[in-house]
Amino acid sequence: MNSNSEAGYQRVAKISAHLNPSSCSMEQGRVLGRMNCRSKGGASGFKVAILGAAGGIGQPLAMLMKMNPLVSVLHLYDVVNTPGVTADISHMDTGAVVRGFLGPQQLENALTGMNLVIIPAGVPRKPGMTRDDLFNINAGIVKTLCEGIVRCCPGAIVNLISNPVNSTVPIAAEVFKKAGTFDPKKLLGVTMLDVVRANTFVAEVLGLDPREVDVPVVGGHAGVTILPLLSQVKPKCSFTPEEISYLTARIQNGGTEVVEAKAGSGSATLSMAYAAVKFADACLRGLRGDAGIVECAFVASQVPLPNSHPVYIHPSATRHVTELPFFASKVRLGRTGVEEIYPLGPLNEYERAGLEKAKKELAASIQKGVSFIKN
Ligand SMILES: NC(=O)c1ccc[n+]([C@@H]2O[C@H](COP(=O)([O-])OP(=O)(O)OC[C@H]3O[C@@H](n4cnc5c(N)ncnc54)[C@H](O)[C@@H]3O)[C@@H](O)[C@H]2O)c1
Ligand SMILES: O=C(O)C[C@H](O)C(=O)O
Repeated sequence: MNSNSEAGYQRVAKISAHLNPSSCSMEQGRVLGRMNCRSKGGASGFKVAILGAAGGIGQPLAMLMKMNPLVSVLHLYDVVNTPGVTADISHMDTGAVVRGFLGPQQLENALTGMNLVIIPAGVPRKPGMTRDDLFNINAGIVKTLCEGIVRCCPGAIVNLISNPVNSTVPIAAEVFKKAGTFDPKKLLGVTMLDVVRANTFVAEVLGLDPREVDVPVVGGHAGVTILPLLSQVKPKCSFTPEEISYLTARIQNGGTEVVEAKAGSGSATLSMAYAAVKFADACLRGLRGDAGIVECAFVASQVPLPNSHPVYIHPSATRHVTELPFFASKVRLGRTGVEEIYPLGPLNEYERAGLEKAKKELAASIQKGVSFIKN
């Protein structure tokens, strides 16, 4: 290396160290720092944190969010391996500035000032387990992370991926209620993977391009609580009774299909990262003020709600989507988060029976989450 290129190398190395606090220890002793760099980055756009960023979902999710032009700052937090993931992703020549945060002592720095927090932290299933079997470990993880959100970015939109979603969302809500920061418009359980799967499987049966298909999936995110509304598929179409039972079972068991295929090495990560980014992008476009953004999500769907931000229910809806305090529905996303929750629409007999089963299991999962914080 000649002296010119050596000087150039030192300049770049030191710039890199200062732009990324978590990598400073690797870079100490070099001449020029990132502090001296002319570009400070993150000028416009949204600030997004991923908690659990070094995991199976977290890594591809971080990569895809780094590619999202709406993101100006991307914070990657985990209890392991964030320096490596951050260094790697930060070299992508896209706009977002990436910073890594490692361990609980850096959680507050990871969260401060964020507009959107995406949480895929927690353990995944192995074959033979239900999502509820993850409760004992993941409930505590979600509680701790949400307490951090209360302290550092109580106004952020939260996209909660960690399972069991039917219980972790009520846990998050209780943590926020306890702190007086709960805004039901801003807490969204991510059920997008159910919609992504439903679009794919329905398209396969109909011989269509999945990008042309839109299947509403309501209820929750576990087994029978996953309720595809095949009578409302767009484009308008009809199914035989055999197709309906095949599709319903495959959509409800999509997660288990992947868990079994992975044979002990985890659950869906790549399709989940894709779904999470699709959903996060919709939330960011809503925050930006784009009109007509409608997606399915597991949200608090009862009014009136504490504090001053009642969720607006579509005028043609009954007052509650169901009698349950949380339910996955089609929601319209806007500048304040969930700005409208759509009613279920007309259900056929098969779907009405599915809804009754879903509600029974959902009620117990929601109560389990609420009790975890209250008791
Ligand atoms: N909502 C959905 O549709 C959906 C889909 C797939 C997976 N999941 C769930 O997402 C979760 C993550 O799955 P995965 O495959 O990425 O698991 P993983 O084990 O590969 O990654 C989880 C990551 O979380 C981190 N983590 C653990 N405790 C943490 C803490 N206290 N703070 C921050 N990070 C912490 C781990 O270090 C790890 O890097 C699981 O609970 C899984 O069931 C949900
Ligand atoms: O099935 C799982 O455990 C992970 C996730 O909820 C999924 O639907 O793929």
